[in-house]
Amino acid sequence: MQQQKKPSKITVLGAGAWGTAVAISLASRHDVLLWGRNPAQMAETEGARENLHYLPGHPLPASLKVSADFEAALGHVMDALDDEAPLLILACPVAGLRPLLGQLQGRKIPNVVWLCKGFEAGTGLLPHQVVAEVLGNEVAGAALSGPSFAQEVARALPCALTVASTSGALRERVVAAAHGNNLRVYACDDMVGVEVGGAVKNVMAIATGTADGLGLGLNARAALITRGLAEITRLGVTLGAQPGTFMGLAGMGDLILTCTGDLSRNRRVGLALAQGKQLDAIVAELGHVAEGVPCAKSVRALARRLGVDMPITEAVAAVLFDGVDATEMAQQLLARDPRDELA
Ligand SMILES: NC(=O)C1=CN([C@@H]2O[C@H](COP(=O)(O)OP(=O)(O)OC[C@H]3O[C@@H](n4cnc5c(N)ncnc54)[C@H](O)[C@@H]3O)[C@@H](O)[C@H]2O)C=CC1
Ligand SMILES: O=C(CO)COP(=O)(O)O
Repeated sequence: MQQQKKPSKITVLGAGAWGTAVAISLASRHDVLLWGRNPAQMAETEGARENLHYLPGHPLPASLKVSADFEAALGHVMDALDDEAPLLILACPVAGLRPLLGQLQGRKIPNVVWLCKGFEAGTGLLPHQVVAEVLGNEVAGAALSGPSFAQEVARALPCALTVASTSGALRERVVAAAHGNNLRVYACDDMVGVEVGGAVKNVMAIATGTADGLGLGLNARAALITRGLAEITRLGVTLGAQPGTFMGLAGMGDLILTCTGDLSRNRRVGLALAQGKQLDAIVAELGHVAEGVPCAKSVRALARRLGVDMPITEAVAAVLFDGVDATEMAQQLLARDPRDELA
């Protein structure tokens, strides 16, 4: 696979922390437009040349275009449809994916790449399944995932990601466009594995944050990460993923980052739960819902339906939604019957 020399037209739809960081990173080599749905916020971002609300402290490069005009954002890539290979990057949370895709429905659009991590609430679908439901199978799609805190990518610190798509041409295209300048992009065809890894690691980060907040120690943290990986793998393989994917960047890589890195919003939810705070208060304090919260509910429902044993997810969901005390839940996890490690 070749690193691309020629700049591409790229539109990033969604101007939160991650969309802004990805746009900043790609703007050093491409013609990038960052679109956000809130006109006042985008005007503020343009005025300050910084996303003060979602990614403060990271100036936008001069070449990065900013807009709240959806037609202009699509026009940016549509103009390049015939002679270049533009990219449309969807950078909203999972909850926003279907509504955002709805705005693209029935339109001629280029290849889409999504960045969200989770299962859709209610349907229990993975992002690629939501994309297929709304856009059909004619538009090639890819999931870009892996261990990547927005704040570090915006600073151009080294980072490795995985792009997953069933289209080999799109995989090559995303690698060619994004690989470079301290960003290493690996490719694989296991969309289910990459998306399950990215989704469920957020639940494990809540668990690890809770254990750390309760002062249960580094041994407990390592145990949770390792048994969390076993749990993620069991669910993923049941859903058709390749087991090896969970040893990669979108599996173990992102799990380690999010469970141990204090930049993680999901880990911070766990730390707050350990202080006995209720979910409503935590959401108000953090200013948003970390993806692991709705994901814990979706994964618990899915695991029960499929008969997959996911005790850590059950524990996180019980603390989040059933009012169970975090200390009591940790004791219940430890009191489980012994089992074979690889079962
Ligand atoms: N922040 C990070 O370091 C990383 C985040 N991610 C994932 O990327 C996704 C987005 O995360 P963040 O940008 O951090 O979230 P954020 O909370 O910082 O921003 C979310 C943005 O999406 C927009 N949005 C929501 N619904 C929308 C809709 N229907 N149409 C258009 N825009 C919509 C919001 O207005 C907001 O600008 C999540 O799934 C997250 O797990 C992945 C890797 C790193
Ligand atoms: O997905 C992420 C890093 O890869 C970001 O994690 P948080 O949403 O927990 O901050």
